[in-house]
Order: sequence, then structure tokens, then C-alpha cells
Amino acid sequence: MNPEQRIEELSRQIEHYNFRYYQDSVSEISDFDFDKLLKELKDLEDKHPEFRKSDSPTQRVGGTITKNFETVYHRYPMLSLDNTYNEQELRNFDDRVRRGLDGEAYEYICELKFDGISLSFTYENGVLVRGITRGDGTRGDDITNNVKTIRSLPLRVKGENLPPVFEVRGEGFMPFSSFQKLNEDMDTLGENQYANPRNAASGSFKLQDSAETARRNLDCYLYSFLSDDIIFNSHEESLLALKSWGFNVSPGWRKVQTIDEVIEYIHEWEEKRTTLPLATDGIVIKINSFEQQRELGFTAKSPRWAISFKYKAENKPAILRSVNYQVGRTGAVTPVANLSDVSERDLDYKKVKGVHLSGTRVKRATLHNANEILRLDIRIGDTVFVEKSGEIIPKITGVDTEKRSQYITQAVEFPTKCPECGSELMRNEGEVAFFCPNDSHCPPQLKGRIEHYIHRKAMNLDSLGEGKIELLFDLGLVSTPADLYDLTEEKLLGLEKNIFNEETGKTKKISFREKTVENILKGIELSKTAPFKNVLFGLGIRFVGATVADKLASYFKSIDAIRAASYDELTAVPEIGGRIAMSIESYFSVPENQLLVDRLKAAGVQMESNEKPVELESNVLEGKTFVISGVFENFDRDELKIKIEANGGRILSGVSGKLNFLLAGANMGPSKLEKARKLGVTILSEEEFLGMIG
Ligand SMILES: NC(=O)c1ccc[n+]([C@@H]2O[C@H](COP(=O)([O-])OP(=O)(O)OC[C@H]3O[C@@H](n4cnc5c(N)ncnc54)[C@H](O)[C@@H]3O)[C@@H](O)[C@H]2O)c1
Ligand SMILES: [Zn+2]
Repeated sequence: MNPEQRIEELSRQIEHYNFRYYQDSVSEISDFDFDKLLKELKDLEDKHPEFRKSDSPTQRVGGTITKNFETVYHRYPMLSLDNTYNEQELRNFDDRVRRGLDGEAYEYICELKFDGISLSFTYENGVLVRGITRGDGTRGDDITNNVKTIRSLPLRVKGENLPPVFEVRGEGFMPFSSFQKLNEDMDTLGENQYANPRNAASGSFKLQDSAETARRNLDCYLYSFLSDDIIFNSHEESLLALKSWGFNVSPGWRKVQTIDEVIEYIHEWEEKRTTLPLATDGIVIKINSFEQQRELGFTAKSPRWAISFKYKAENKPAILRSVNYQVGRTGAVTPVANLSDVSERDLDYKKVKGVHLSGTRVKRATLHNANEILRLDIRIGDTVFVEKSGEIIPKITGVDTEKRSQYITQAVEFPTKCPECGSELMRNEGEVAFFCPNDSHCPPQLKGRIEHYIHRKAMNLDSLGEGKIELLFDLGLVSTPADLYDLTEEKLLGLEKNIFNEETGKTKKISFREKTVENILKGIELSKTAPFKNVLFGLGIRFVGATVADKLASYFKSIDAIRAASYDELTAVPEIGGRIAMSIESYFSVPENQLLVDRLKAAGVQMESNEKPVELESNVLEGKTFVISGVFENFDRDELKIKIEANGGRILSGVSGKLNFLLAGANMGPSKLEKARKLGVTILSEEEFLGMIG
């Protein structure tokens, strides 16, 4: 391949990864490997400048803007940072700075590099008016409603010297604690988990539903101040002022005079950063004086007065001792590697402490699926390499095949039967995961179903959290959600169990005292009042998520109508497709599921929608269809929905050619508006609508 072709190929690859990363919040490769590709491209372009295109990924900020939010131009461009993984390049940077400043003395500010997404906040007369993503550096997404959910971000600031308009910038992130909770939730709901807190933060800041963003407990550190008037002389002054105005400035920064002190700072934080409650991927150094920053200027993509140093993910050898196969709630089987340190090769596995990696001891790593085992060509007894980078879950990156001849090794055999229930495993065409088809008797699947039933978005039985279900299940008291309603004080009082967490090696004792039992029974009783749509979602029928359950419940009004519905009747419901209809049919073809529903009904759980039938006020809207979007002044969306139905109109769930009216409130997504305009849908304001119904 000649340089021109390679440049072309690299550009295409990098653009693909950028799109996945910024648009979809997914990392298909590690940051380190991504940065290697980018560096290769940059070096090639430096050697052959004639092949450098103006829109090359080396010349542009990698981010994208989405179509889901208002696009806003940045008042000051939001750039990226040049980065390096080694100290020599950092010294080269220092040389460039020294030359650029012609022998003037200079200082650096060292800061931690937080791993989240860049955000910019505009304040007018002290009031937060806008929050924008970095986007492509020139324009970003207006996500004001979502950034307002950050509790540490002041909505109003007071202080001396505040210019009438200013911007502050910082990194929005998801603390480890929120990340873990979110992924547990995703797991319960059977949705894809985020690989790391950065991707979770990126996805969560760009949700359409701010209430959901709020639940995810995001946070933000501020590290930059911008305004038209120059009111500070240095970065240090601006950080101190930000802090004094009440902004959340991370306390870890330090002013230093030399590159050696910078390197000292890097070494100091290499281990220490792993104890922080949020992900960091390096440090950032910036020239302190604003005057000198202006002298040094910018490239197309990043400032010449700053650089980031990224920590390489620690990669260490370990011994693959054995492989376990975990069966998840959906029946999917995941192979998990049991590891020991190289020095522990001959130690009994029970006594093994694991490999020391990025501040923690690692004893297990996911092998994902059968294909990954083949790809790695891994054997029990092998010396493997483990890595823990931005990802929280350690992974095996390769095998030291040279070591193989020194030890006895043994092939990893993927089981053909479910390790939990013995059923023959299956694999769907086109899918990588093997799964256990025995969904009505396989223990982890049953337990998963109960956990789903009590989930916040289903029956919201929070008095029965983690561990308690496990106890009840293991003692044989509860094996389906219906069993919950047979629990009594006599059965529960005094139950006890030690639950061992293989991951942490810690044992937790759970015991049911009077207060606990009272709360559990109260919660179960209360769950009988949960609306039918929550119950329907709680059943955990495949593809019937909360939104689909809502639609089915309001269309069919009762479980009996749903289970009697034919495929054609199901697919006649707007937005219920063949895949969902088939899944519902197959759910009710299982006798155990029919029984479960009957028992829940007998226990008094809501199996009918008690949405009051709408009383007809008029039929002026007969034959007309509506979509409601945005926020309204006098009504909330449910009230508007009732108004429309009460006057004979019908609600559709999406904008399509069939739609007559889009009832548009404030803050609705511009892409929906655009689509409606294109399709010639009439757009109504709240007032116009009220006029229509008199
Ligand atoms: N794995 C993938 O598929 C993939 C794809 C695209 C990009 N990436 C990663 O993202 C990087 C490019 O992203 P980028 O342009 O945002 O660069 P970057 O993340 O390396 O550095 C710039 C960003 O650092 C952040 N930052 C954190 N702490 C800061 C501080 N104290 N001061 C200033 N800024 C701070 C800011 O958001 C700033 O925009 C790549 O180098 C790569 O590591 C990975
Ligand atoms: Zn099984």
C-alpha cells in the first residue's frame, strides 16, 4: 500500500471510530489503539503533506453534532488537546514552548484529565442560560435541560467582577458510583451496559428525557473561564475565581515551574488517581499566563500552549487458572476467566490474591463469548496479559505463547449444557452468545425474572433489594413473582443468610428482623396498586419494555384482552411490530406463564387498566390525528392527550405521513419539527389547539 492509500485508509477508519464514539457513545477499540492510528496518520501526513486533506481527522475536532437537539454555534471555538503517552514527547513539547516564547520565563498549571465529555456553559447576568456539547468544535448540541440536572452546577452566580456574559467550560462526567448503579439497572432491564463511565456520561448527557438524565447523577468539574473582557491574567487566577464563585473546581491542580516538576506530578498521580471517585485518563498541562497563551496560539485542532499526557493502561501477565460460565438473567452464557498472579501459579486458588492492576487486585476477567476464546486461542494454564484501562472490567488482551511450552496447558472447552440447570445450550443464527433455553426452570433466569418484576420501573418494590431476593429464592420461598404474594410474617421473621460476593471476596449477612419484614410485606401489599402497564412490563416478556407495555396497556386495557389477541390484532396496534407480537404469543404459549398471570391476578395485582374511559366532550376532532411534543404552559402532556380524545381525536406516537397535527410545545426536538414540516403536517401551538376545541 502506498502512503496515499494508507492515508486514505487510516482516515476512513478513524472517522468510523469517531462517529461510533461521539455519536453512539461506543468505543470499538481502546483509546490507546485509536491514538496510535491517529499518530500514524499524522506522521504520514507530515512526511507527505501533499496528501493531507483539509478535512483530515488530524485537522478537525473529532466530535459530531446530533439531530436531536438545537444546534448552537460556539462563541469561542471548543478545541481538542494534543496528547502523548511518553515523557520524551512531553519534553519536546516543553522545547517548542520555550522556543515559542523566545526565552521568557513561564509556568505550567497541571490538572487531572477527567474522562467524560466537554461541556460549555453560558451565563448571562449571572444566570445559567445555556449548556452546549463540544460537537464539532464550531457548533454543538444545546443540552441545557440536561446540564441543569447537575446538582453541583450553580444555576445562578453572584460575585464581584462578573462580566455580564461569560462562559465556563469543564468536563461532565459520571462518577463510578452512578456508573455502577446505572449498569445494574441496564442489566436488570436486559439492555446493553456501557463499557465505561465516559461512554455512559456521553450517552446520558444526550438523552431526550431530562428526568432520566437527572436520575443518572452526573457531575461536572469546571476548568476554564472565557469572556470578551479580559479580567484575569492567568489560568491560576481564573481557577481561584471560579472556585470563589461557587463552581466545582477539582482541587488536584498545581502550579509548577519546570517540565521536571510536571513529570513529578504525573508520577504522583499515576497510582493515586485510581482512588478517585471518577475516571481520569491522564493529566493536562497548560501555560499559566494568558498573555503567553495568546503568543503561542492554536493549530486547527488544539492549543499550542497545552498538552495532555495519557496514562497507558497497565498491562500485566497473569495465569489463567480456570474458566467459569455465568448464566445471566436472559439465559446468555458468559465465560469468565479466573486468574492468579504469576507468582501464585502453584497456590491453591482459594488463597490467590490476584494480579495488582491499576490500584486493585484482579482475579477475574470476562472472556465475553465462545468466539473470543477462539480468537485469543487461550488455554488453561497459559500465561495471559490482563489490562484494565478506561473499562472497569479487566480484559485479557493476549497470550504469551512462548511460555506455553514450559507448563502443562489444557484446552478451554465451552460447555454444551447449561452449568446451572443442565439444559442443552443453543445459539441463534447470527448471534455470538450461547444461551440456556430453559427459561421457566433455570435458577439464574428465574431469579432474574423476580428482580425484573420488583424493578423501579416495574412494581418498584424497593424494600426487597439486592440480596433479599437471593435469600428468598435460595430458601425455596419465592421462585416466581406470584410467590411474593404468599409470603407472611411467620415465613419471613428470623430468616438469615450469609451471601458471599465472589468479586469482592466479602460476605454480607442478611437477616430479616421485625422492621425489615414489616417493610417487605407493606411493599408487597402496596404493589397491588401499581398500574397495569407496570405489571405488564414487570412480567419481563421479551421486547416488551416500559414504552411498549404502556402502549399495549392503553390499547387493550386488560391482560385478558392481550392474551386473547391474535398476531394480527397485536400488530394492528400502532408501533407494535411482528417481532413484539411473536414474542407475546410465544410467552402466553407457555403454561407456566399463563399460571403466573392467573396467580398474580388472584393475588389482587392490577390486571386491568383503570384509566378512566374518556368522557366525550365533543366530536370536533373526529378523524383527526395528533402527536404531542415539547413542554406546554397550561397543560401537561397527559392532560392534552385526554383533551384530544375527549373531543374525538386520536393520538399517534410518531410523526408520519398519516399525521394531521403536531401539537408543538417549547423545547421540542428540531428534527421532529423538521420532519413534520417536510411531510406537510400542520403544526399547532397550544393556543391554536385550544381555539380548535373552543
Ligand atoms: N476508542 C475510540 O473508539 C475513540 C474514538 C474517538 C476518540 N477516542 C478518544 O478520544 C480522544 C479524542 O478526544 P478529544 O478530542 O476529546 O481529546 P481528549 O479527550 O484526548 O482531550 C481533550 C478533552 O479533554 C477533556 N479534559 C478533561 N480534563 C481536562 C482539563 N483538566 N483541562 C482541559 N481539558 C480537559 C476536555 O473534554 C477536552 O475536550 C482520542 O485521543 C481517543 O483517546 C477514542
Ligand atoms: Zn439453564
